[in-house]
Amino acid sequence: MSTLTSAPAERLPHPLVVRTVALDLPGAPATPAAAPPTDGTLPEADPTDLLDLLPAPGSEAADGAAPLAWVRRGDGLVGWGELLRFEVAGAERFAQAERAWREVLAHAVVRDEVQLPGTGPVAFGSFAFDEHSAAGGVVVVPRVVVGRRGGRAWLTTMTVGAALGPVPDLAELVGAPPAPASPGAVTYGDGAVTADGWRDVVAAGIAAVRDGEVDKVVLARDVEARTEHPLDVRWALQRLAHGYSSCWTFSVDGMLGATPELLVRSEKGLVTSRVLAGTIRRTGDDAADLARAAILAHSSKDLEEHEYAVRSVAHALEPFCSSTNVPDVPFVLHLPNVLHLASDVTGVLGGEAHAHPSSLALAAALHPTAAVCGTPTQAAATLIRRIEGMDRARYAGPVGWFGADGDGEWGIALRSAQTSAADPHRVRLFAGCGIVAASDPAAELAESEAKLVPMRTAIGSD
Ligand SMILES: C=C(O[C@@H]1C=C(C(=O)O)C=C[C@H]1O)C(=O)O
Repeated sequence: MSTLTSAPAERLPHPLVVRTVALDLPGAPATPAAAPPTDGTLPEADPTDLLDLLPAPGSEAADGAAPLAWVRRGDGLVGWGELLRFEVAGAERFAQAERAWREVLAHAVVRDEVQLPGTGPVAFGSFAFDEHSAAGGVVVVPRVVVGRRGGRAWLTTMTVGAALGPVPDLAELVGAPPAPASPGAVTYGDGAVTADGWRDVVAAGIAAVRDGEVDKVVLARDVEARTEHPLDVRWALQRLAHGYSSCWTFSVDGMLGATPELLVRSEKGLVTSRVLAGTIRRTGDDAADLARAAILAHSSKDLEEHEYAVRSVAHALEPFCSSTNVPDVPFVLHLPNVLHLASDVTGVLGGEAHAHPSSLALAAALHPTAAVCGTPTQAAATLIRRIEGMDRARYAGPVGWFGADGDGEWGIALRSAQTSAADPHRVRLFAGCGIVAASDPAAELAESEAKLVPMRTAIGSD
């Protein structure tokens, strides 16, 4: 592993050598000829097929680094082994990350036999919410990536060398990783602010809205978990992918979770963002939940919160797009723990393809959205720093991957937790809520508890 903070390519002894070959995974035939079933449906992949390939912590393949993952409904990418690592910081963290990746790519030797989004060179990244946070950001270039998309799968190996090596072989690279062991009993303690204290934080947020300092502010809290046995991140990822199949299950540098919110996907000039804001807890009773979905869809408080979030995304995308499409009304996204108001905003990038901004540049322009910061952005960010009482670190920051052409997918690191490199028993869980004038501190605390459920369940044993 090399840790570089600037001018990476100049310091690389040899170019990055990248090789992608087709793979035969369950439900993912290697040859496209065998792929399309007659009824037009794609073969079902188990949501954890890719995750099952991740090497165990402590194994040689894991290389001492946290697993890398970006998976939804069985498609996506997993990666392991840390070939290159770039640490970035401050307001320029996204630009620094992009520069580092471009410098590596400028000297790359690539043989890509599959040619799909996510094949060829791929880097994963995770970035702090706040430019002042010591958590900064990281870009990791793995040694091995396995991807799956719509019935096709591939294997990419990345090395730093002088020439293309032999055709990579998955069996040799993966072996048979042992299933992750349970983390055992989990005990919880307060995070930076106690639950009671957080009600006061929310009350201060509501007062600031009523005073006209902001229209909306998103306030978050953390809780500290201690696992009996060291947490094997693969354990949590498998449970998240099974339980939250409509979310993007991610893991980069110890930041893991299952986010329902896609900050931006950029693919061949088409940009998509899934905006969420406006939440109601589920009861566990389907009929009652349907009634709650109808209440949510008509709640003026939630529609107002949602409108701020959608407008902030559409506004941030407009300078890059020749056209954008903003749905008139949100749909209700049903997750196992909560219901959200959701809107998929799309856009077509303007200008020549070679001049398109990368997906990370788009993520940088979109971050922080009103869904995780508030409106107006600067006033909300200042208010968060003043009253929230914790460093969000990489929670609510962009997390995802990008490829050689800059296309990629970046989620907002929600329903998430940060593991500790120093103490494998320690996990910090996060959740936050949008606050408007009509918010109620006790209801927001309950909503934050509902949003902690995915990660609590993921690191639990039953
Ligand atoms: C901030 C979080 O969620 C955000 C806030 C929401 C809300 O307040 O309704 C909904 C989805 C997210 O945009 C979180 O999950 O931590």
